[in-house]
Amino acid sequence: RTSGMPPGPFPMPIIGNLHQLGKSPYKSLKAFSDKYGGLTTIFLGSVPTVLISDTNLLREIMIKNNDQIIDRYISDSGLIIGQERNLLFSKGSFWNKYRKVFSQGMNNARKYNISSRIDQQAINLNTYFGTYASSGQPINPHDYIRRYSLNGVIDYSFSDSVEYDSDSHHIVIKAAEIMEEILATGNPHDYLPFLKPFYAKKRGMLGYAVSQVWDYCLDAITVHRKTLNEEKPRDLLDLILMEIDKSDEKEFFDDDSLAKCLTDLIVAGHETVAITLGWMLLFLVNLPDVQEKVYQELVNAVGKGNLPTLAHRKDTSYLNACIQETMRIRTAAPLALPRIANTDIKVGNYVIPKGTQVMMSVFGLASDNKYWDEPEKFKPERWISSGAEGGNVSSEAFIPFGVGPRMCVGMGVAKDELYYCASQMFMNFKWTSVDGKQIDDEGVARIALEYKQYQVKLERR
Ligand code: HEM
Repeated sequence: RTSGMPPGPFPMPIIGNLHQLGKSPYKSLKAFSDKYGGLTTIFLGSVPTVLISDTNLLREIMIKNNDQIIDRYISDSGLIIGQERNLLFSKGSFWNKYRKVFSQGMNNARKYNISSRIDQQAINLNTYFGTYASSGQPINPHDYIRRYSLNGVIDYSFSDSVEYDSDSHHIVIKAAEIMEEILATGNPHDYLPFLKPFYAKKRGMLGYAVSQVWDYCLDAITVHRKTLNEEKPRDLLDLILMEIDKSDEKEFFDDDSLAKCLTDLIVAGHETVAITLGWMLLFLVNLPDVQEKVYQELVNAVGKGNLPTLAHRKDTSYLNACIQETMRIRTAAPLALPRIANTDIKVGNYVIPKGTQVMMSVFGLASDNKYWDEPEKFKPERWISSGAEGGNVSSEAFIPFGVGPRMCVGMGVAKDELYYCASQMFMNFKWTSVDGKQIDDEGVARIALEYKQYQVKLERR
């Protein structure tokens, strides 16, 4: 430990504190923060890591001085996924230039109403749920919700989608499953580099799966270039190609790197949205009164027989609150994505030395009773303003999408996907448990806290 670093548990040689993380790393990390404070040093193998779990420190380090901490810490798995030429795991001017065209593309997507593609995917999912409602059969919603979130991303980005009832082995589905499985089960070689040779097969599989998605994205780039009509952009890729085309630094961009950045949308946008929707359904089945209130609010705002749209969001503060509360209580990215200190960072009496991995304790902040009353309870009311307007409120301790200029670039897309899907699901159907009992809400710790798969019944409203 370099002198001046924040306090933390005593590390063992070689493994550091890895042995203390147990089955639920982010819960163990929260326990460390509870003991050592808002800045805690831990050693993940040989990697010194500082964990931030206090809102003031978060603001000071990640927002006020964000240029010191804007780069990603890139692990071995991160390197395999992006080869430092994607958005998720790149640094410096490469990241800056690609991030700009993606952000601009996503802003313009609003102007061209590209998110109507997501709306259509939510309609498709609900049509599919409708066949179950008519048959009276129970359903395990997991695969359908995942298909929706994949379709949401690939339709919005490339005008592509996969049928619900086809078992077509879309290359992206298989590759995304392999990537998510490998990333979710943890990779000790990320923190203990000498273990790499023992994980050669797993690393090879990850590399192969990612390269399949790169190829898929490269094909999409080729086809889009040939068919692009600037008057009528069809999707995000069209808008990104237009941004690159008008950039002063056009020569900087190449199709290979662009394909890697587009791959991120699938890697980062598929599982996160699906997990959030799966948890939300579970909590609302367990809390029928909350579900009923969501339904009544939707009927009042939208009118029975009409389709909810994003324009209704302002009139459905209780539904918005349920979405927020799901992201708080079962956050899809409990430690966000690690950053690296690119200079020595002084915070109070402590120093975070250059090269240190820095993590935001998204889960720790979201479950700290310093910030929340009964944090372990699902309480949508905490997100509703007590003022006459009754709109939604926010909290500095709620950072599911990270913070600062490096925060989730897909936040707007994710929020649209969640709203389209949740509003239709709860307006169209009443969801109940199969045996009248509560569904287990404990979850299984993987890269995020995932729900154990469950069955539900649904009837048409
Ligand atoms: C509930 C859904 C989601 C959650 C909770 C989530 C969370 C996050 C978090 C915590 C980060 C790291 C932010 C930071 O370092 O401050 C991130 C980065 C990122 N997310 Fe998301 N995300 C979600 C959905 C999506 C979607 C739908 C997309 C794509 C359409 C997406 C694309 C990305 C990308 C590309 C990055 C890397 C950004 C960069 O390094 O510049 N995410 N996300």
